Amino acid sequence: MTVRRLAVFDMDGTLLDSLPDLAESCRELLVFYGLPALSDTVVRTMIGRGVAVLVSKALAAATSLVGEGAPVIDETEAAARFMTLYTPRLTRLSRLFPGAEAALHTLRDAGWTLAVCTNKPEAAAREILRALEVAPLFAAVGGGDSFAVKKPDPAHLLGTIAWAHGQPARSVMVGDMPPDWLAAEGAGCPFLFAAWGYGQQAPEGQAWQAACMADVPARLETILPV
Ligand SMILES: O=C(O)COP(=O)(O)O
Ligand SMILES: [Mg+2]
Repeated sequence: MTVRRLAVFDMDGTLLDSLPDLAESCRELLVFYGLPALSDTVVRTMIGRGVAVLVSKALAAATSLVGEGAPVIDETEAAARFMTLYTPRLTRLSRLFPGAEAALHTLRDAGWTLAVCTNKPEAAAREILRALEVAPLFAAVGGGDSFAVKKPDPAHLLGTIAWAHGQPARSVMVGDMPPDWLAAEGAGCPFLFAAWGYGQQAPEGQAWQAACMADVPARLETILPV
């Protein structure tokens, strides 16, 4: 049996304001390699394509500040090291965006099935939902390592929709970054841009233009029929 309607949420920058813990873990990593720190504002733009991309971009940005004589770093090892730094602090400062939890309850009470599709590792995503006491709200959690591919590949979103017993045409993807929009487009699923997150909507006429956008989580219930 398939569910009537499914709302799939991206995690970082959509449900979760994870920037403080991600940025602090980045800075701890950079200290380890003797590299200069990066501000939250810089790290914010690097979130949304998974740990490997975040670490790679942070290393590149910090290394470019050093110039000649910067250390040569194994990025695979650095990504593993980042996870050992980030895992103990998944919810030290990270919180759901204001209004997000209430919006999730409203949608669920109105008959929406809810799911998470994040490029974060699945175990970390599940632990965050558990610690913030919202795990029972979600029928499925598709992480960045749950399938062979991750967003922007639509197979990540399609796999999450299948886990939640949904159908793409009766689902909506809510996200804050181009990988979310691209996955939704490839999956044949409407996209709702979370303008409170870490992304920026492209100027008029560019490809990544959400059909629909919400400025705050509370707006979801006025856009999605409840
Ligand atoms: O970049 C990440 O690790 C996760 O990002 P997402 O939850 O926005 O997909
Ligand atoms: Mg995101």
